[in-house]
Amino acid sequence: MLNEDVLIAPSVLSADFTKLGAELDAVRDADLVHYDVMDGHFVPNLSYGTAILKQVKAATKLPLDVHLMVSNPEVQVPWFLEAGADIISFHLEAATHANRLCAQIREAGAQAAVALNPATPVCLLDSVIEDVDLVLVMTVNPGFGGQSFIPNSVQKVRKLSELCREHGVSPAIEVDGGIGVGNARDIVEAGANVLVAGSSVFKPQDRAQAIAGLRAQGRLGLEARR
Ligand SMILES: O=C(CO)[C@H](O)[C@H](O)COP(=O)(O)O
Ligand SMILES: [Co+2]
Repeated sequence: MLNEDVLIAPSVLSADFTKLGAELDAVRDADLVHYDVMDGHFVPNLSYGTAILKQVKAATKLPLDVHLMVSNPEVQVPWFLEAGADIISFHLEAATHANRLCAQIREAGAQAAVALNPATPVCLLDSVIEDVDLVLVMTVNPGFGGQSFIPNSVQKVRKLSELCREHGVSPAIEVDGGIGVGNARDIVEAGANVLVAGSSVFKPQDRAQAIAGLRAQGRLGLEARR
């Protein structure tokens, strides 16, 4: 289950693409591979699409956590389902029929997730929170790796946890952007349990140690929450 422990999701956006296979092997102790799709329209940057995702899938045993930062996600969701995504996040700000899109993702056997930009309040999830397996809270404005964590995200995750309690649901809560050992404990204590980490995993020489450090801090946060 996605919501039972602290899960670490290295973002391959920060990997060295000239040796992607070795990079994926170096993060094999993680729980998910986070795959950022940027369309140059919803966010001011371009990344990669389904062709690379298929190569990533062939090179790792970890589940693929696809983060769609695209306008009109209704068009692209079927492409990424077909390419083998295990979790698909689309942005609430970009979706016209969020509940329908969640149902479509689940019917295909994947887990459905909604992502929120930093300026989007959690109350907008009220009508969709019972239809998702995971909520992705952006803790930077999306579009680039290596940005600084926005501190009020901790309070936002707390509010989201309250909203989930009110609805009697417990989707996984994923945080994405500027996550490292300095903030992992606090954000998990607030209610997050999936930690996306690009720079903080792929910048250090020892990726396994970086993952273990994040996991240890996250578990301290989980203990403090209980
Ligand atoms: O969605 C994203 C950017 O839009 C990335 O997942 C995120 O930025 C991860 O990189 P870092 O940990 O370096 O911030
Ligand atoms: Co992401």
